[in-house]
Order: sequence, then C-alpha cells, then structure tokens
Amino acid sequence: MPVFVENPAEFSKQRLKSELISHNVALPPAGSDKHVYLEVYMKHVATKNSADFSSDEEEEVRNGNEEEERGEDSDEDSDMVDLSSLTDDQLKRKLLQYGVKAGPIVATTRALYERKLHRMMTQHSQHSVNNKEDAGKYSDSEEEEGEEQYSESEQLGSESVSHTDRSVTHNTVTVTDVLMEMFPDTATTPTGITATKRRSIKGAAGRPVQFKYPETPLSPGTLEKLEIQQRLVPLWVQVAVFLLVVAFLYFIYMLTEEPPENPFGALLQKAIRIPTVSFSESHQNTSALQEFDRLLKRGYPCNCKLSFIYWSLSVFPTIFSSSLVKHEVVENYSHLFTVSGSDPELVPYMLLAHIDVVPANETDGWEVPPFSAEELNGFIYGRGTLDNKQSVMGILQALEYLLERGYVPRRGFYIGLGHDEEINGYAGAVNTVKLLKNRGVKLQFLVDEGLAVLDGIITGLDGPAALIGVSEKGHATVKLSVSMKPGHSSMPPKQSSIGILAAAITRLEENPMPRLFGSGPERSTFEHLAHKFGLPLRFIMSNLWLFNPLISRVMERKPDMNAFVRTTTAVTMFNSGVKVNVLPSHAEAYVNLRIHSAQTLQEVLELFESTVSDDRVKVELMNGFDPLPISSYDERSFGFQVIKKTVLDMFPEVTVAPGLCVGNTDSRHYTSLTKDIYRFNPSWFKPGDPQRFHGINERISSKNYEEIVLFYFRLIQNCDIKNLPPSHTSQHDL
Ligand SMILES: CCCCCCCC/C=C\CCCCCCCC(=O)NCC(=O)O
Repeated sequence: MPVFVENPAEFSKQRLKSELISHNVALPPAGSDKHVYLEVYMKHVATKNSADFSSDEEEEVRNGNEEEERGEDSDEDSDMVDLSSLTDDQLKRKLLQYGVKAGPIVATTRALYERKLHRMMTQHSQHSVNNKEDAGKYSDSEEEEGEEQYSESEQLGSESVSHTDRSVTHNTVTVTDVLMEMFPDTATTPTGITATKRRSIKGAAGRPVQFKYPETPLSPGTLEKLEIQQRLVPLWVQVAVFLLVVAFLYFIYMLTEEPPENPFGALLQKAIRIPTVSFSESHQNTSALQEFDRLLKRGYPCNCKLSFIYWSLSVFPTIFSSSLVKHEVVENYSHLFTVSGSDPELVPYMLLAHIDVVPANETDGWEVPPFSAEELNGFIYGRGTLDNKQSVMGILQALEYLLERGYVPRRGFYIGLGHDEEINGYAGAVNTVKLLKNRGVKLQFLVDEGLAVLDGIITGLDGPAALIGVSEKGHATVKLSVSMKPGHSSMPPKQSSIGILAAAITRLEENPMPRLFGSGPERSTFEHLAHKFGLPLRFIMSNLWLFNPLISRVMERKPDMNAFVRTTTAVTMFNSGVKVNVLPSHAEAYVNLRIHSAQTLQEVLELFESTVSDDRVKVELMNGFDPLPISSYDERSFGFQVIKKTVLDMFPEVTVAPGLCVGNTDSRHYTSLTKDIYRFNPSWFKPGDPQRFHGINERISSKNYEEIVLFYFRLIQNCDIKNLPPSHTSQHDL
C-alpha cells in the first residue's frame, strides 16, 4: 500500500509539539521557534519512524526518509531519478504519488507515463519552491496569534485531497484550485479557508453603519442567491398584492348576482319593483319616477349584497349611446326618444307607453306583494305588468336589440313614455305633443296601449282574436255633491246629505245609459270575427242589424262585454261624515263615465242630469271628452296593416280585427299629429284577465313578455317599407 510521506518541515509548531509529546520526547524550552521544534522532531521522531516502516514499502520509505533528511531541495533531486530505470510497478506507484492513477504500463504506454511523471515532478519542484516562500510569509507571527491555519491540510491524506477543490501544494499531490481561478485576487491558504481582514464598523461620527464589504469577492453561490434575491419582489409588496387580490375577489363575490332565469323578464321585474304610482292629479310618487329615470339611464341597482350600487351602465346601453337616438326628458319624468331613419322621405311613426301605475294594496287580495314582481308558475305578478310597463320595457328592449345588431331604420320613429297617463297625461303626453308640434312633426301613425289578444274571452269565438283599438271611448268625470246644515245625530232630518246623494247614485245605477251596441266600431269587430263563430252565432254576428237587441242583452250581463254595449257609469268615490254623532254637512261622490262612440259628452251629461233629477244634488263635470275618432283600418291603412302583419307573423292562428278601446290612453292627446292611432299590444288575455286591469293580481306570463319584445322588434322592421304592396285579397302580405 502506498504510503503518503509527510514533510515535517510543513508541520505547524503545534503539530511538532504534539508529535514530540506523543513520542515521549522532551520538548524544547518554552518560547522556542518552530525550527527548534523541527530539529528535535527530526532527531528523535523522524529517525524512529523510518525504522518502523515495513519492508513492503521499503523503497518508498527509504526514498522518503532520505528526502526528509536532505530537506526539500535534495528531495526534488532524489525524485529526478532516471525514470527509465524504474520498474513498471515503481513507475506506477510514483505516478500515484503525484495523483495520477496510471493504467496498464506496457511497452507502448511506458514512454507516455515516463513523460507524464517527469512533467509532474518538474511542476512539483517548482511548487515546492513557491511553497517554501509562502511558508515564510505565514511563519511564526501567525502562530504567535494562535491561529492554526494549516492544521486541516496537514491531516489530509492523498485521497481526500484529490477530492477537494482547494488548492493544496503538497509534496505528493497537486490539485487545481477552482476558487483560485474564480478569485485570483484572493490570498490562498493551504486549507482553502480565506481569512478576511477585519474592518472598522463605523459610520459618520463613529456611528455603527450597516456592514458593507465592497471589496470582498462573493462566492458564485452567494452571487446567485443575491441575484435571485434582487429578482424577487420584496415581501411587503407580495403581501400587499395578496391582500389586494383577496379584496378584489371578495368584491366580485359581493357583486355576484344570481343569473336570472329569464333575462327578458328580469328587466321587466326591475321596472315593476319601482312603485311609480299616480295617486291623484296632485299626488304622484315622484321619487319612484326619478328612480325609474335612473333605471333607464344609469342601470339598475345591483341585485346582490351591495344593492346600494347602481350599475353605471344603462340597462339599455346601446340606446343611450347610439348616434341614431336622441333622448329627452319631458316635464321631469316623461321620456321622448327620437330615432333617426335613413330615408327622410318616409313619414315617421310613434310608439307610446306609460311608466305610471294605479295604486295597489296587498290587503285587497294580492297573492304576492304588488310591487314585488314575484314570479309564480311562469307569471310575473305586479302592478304594471299589464298596464303598462310591459310595453315600456318591451319597446326599449326591442330597440336595444336592433341597435346592438347594427340595425339602421329607414323610417324614423319616436318613442314616448308618459309619466302621468293614469291621471290624464296632462303633463307628460300633452307637453310631448307640444314639443313635437313645435318641431313640425307629423306622424304616419301611432301605436299605444289598449286592446290585446283575447283568448277565450269572446264567447263562441273559435280561436284567439287580436283586437286593434281603432278608437277609444269618451270620458266624463262628474262630481255629485249635497250640502246641508250640520247637527246633532240625536235629531236627524228625514233625509241626510248622504241619503240624498246615495239615492241619486242608485238612480244612476238602476238606469244605465242606452244600449248602443252595433253603432260604433264594435260593429266592425264582430263583422271581422263573424266567420270564426260556429252556427248559429255566425249567422247572428253576420246580421247585426237584425240581432243587435238580442246580442246587447246577452253581452251586457258581463261587465267587460257591457263596456262595448253602452256608455258605462261607475261610481268610484264617495266621501262624507266626520264623526259618528255629527250629522254630515257635506256628501260628495265621483262618477266615472266611459262614453260609447255613438254618443257625445254633451249628450251623456244631459242624460246624466235627467237621471239624477234632484235639485239638492249638485252635478259638476270635472273633466271629459268625446269618444275618439275612428282610425283607418282598411286595406290601404298603413299603420293598421303593418300592425296586423306583425301580429300574424308571430301568431298565425290569431284573427285580427279592429276594436274599441274601452279605457283611455295618452294617445288621445296626439290627434293633432296623426289621424291614425291604434291601441294594441300583444298581451294575451284569458278569461279573468281583463279584471286584473287596475284590479288585484295583475300579471303577465314570462313567455308573453318575450312575445311583446319580439312584437316591437318586428314591428319596427316592418315599418321600414315605403308603401303597402297592392292587395288582391282581404289579407295581404307586406
Ligand atoms: C268583444 C270585445 C271583447 C272585449 C274584451 C275586453 C278586454 C278589454 C281588456 C282590457 C281593458 C282595456 C284597457 C285599456 C287600457 C286602459 C289604460 C288605462 O287604464 N287608462 C286610464 C283610464 O282609462 O282611466
């Protein structure tokens, strides 16, 4: 086994001391220099060691001892033997001493190994010289400081050294120093441990400063770590970003709305939930009207946990941003939209609807709160679902969809949304008309609320009928009042003010206005529908001139049919009395009359007074107007035919007929702008539904609301034809 021969000259003073002690050799006097220790060691220990080597290693030992005895210079000389005289084994061992593990040494490789060994020995001798010089530099002065800088290298064997990356100059091993290559300016020590000079740690005025070692070279690992650290975002930034992300996600969660089951209906529901009630001509829920304004312009309140937030976007973003649409507010709460058409020669038309509703009390028997817009069994319930927010939202939603799809109408049109239709429209509709008149606007036709698709309402009719209101009844609101002296209830007169008034009202109810069925537009209704009745009704309806009295008597039994038979008389308000033991000084009642087309307001008032026929009862006309003119509904009637085609496009099974609108609408204020006013939207009425108007449980099916949107969507497009095509039959396609 090869023996690694150490050079005692390279031992530290401490090592030499230890060696002497372990060999029971008396130490030199304390404070002696290293060379004194070395001399003693060489004399007593080295000699002894050489004698202990086994014969197996005789040659190496002998060489080693000779080298040690002669010192380094002689050692180098002795190594520079004639390499050719060495046996193959000796050459191999010698190479191994220099850290070269030789392969098989044969005739062809021997010269190569000899050259290699020679080169190694030459390099070694040069290093040894340098090492001695270096050893001088580190000398006793360091030892005197007590730093054992070399102890580690002294204990290294050849194998362990060959695996280190430290640069160690040894008598037998030379290993390339990687650190030396990387940090050429760094002083090298035999251990590879670099001692750095201590610096004063002072800042200005002697204050401690943060450690900073600009000249200290850093290891590649440290540099890499530093580089990574520089690339890393500071911790506080990471924490801040994390918190921001969490806050943002929480905000999104709070804003998350339940996706509406029915996106069409969801918008109508939002409109229904705003109680835009007209209580009387002097009392409206104006804050609700303002809220409705916000719904249209700014969007709707977030239906989420942050309901105070309004979506900044309108529910109709395209309408409110389109260059084709001009939006104006009239009298604070009504809205006028002007939609430009690409063909200025086409006379514009107008779509009307109203935002306000009549009051509703849950206690009257509503299945759900009247402004909750709850959906039950496919129906959205709420005040305004039939009268008339379904048209308001339906028209706007249709226009929104058209504009979204890039549609540019050829025929311009207006959309008027009144805010006081339920109290006569004197602010909204009247002022909108003024505005348009001042602009010289003339309308081809106008479509407002009114009649509907009646399904099962008209007894005996086969299939549904869409009645387009070509007129509406006149109106009169009459106030009846009786005044008497007040007094003690214990001494009442024969008739109280309340009794006198009640008697007058009783006479009015017992003596309804005359039957006029067949002499107004309702006649046309039944003529159009006659072919859809089965026998014998078909025969009867086809000969109204003969069967009028009979039909009238049948129809008058039902309130909704009676409305077509005559001018109706409804006592709607009755006020009297202040205390239970005080005779009322005053009693008053309001009677609302809807005047049949075959009568005038004046005629009705005369009949009314003759029926009251009591001088103690004062009769005052509060407001009133004649029945509206009858709009055209023949084959050349553009408006009627366009509406009819649109209805048939959507509901081919429906029979379309002109009708009489028994209620009153804002459209009556528009007679100066057009002669053709139609009252219709495709709400489907089944038995019981007409009673929901101003009644309880007003509702519309979600499906029907979608149909209403689609109706306006198609109507707007159908209006773009210039003229009606020539017709050959009673029904033509546009
Ligand atoms: C053969 C004819 C069958 C007729 C069936 C009648 C169905 C009528 C359905 C609804 C009533 C129409 C109401 C019209 C809109 C009324 C708007 C309104 O309330 N205006 C205020 C007012 O009139 O006081």
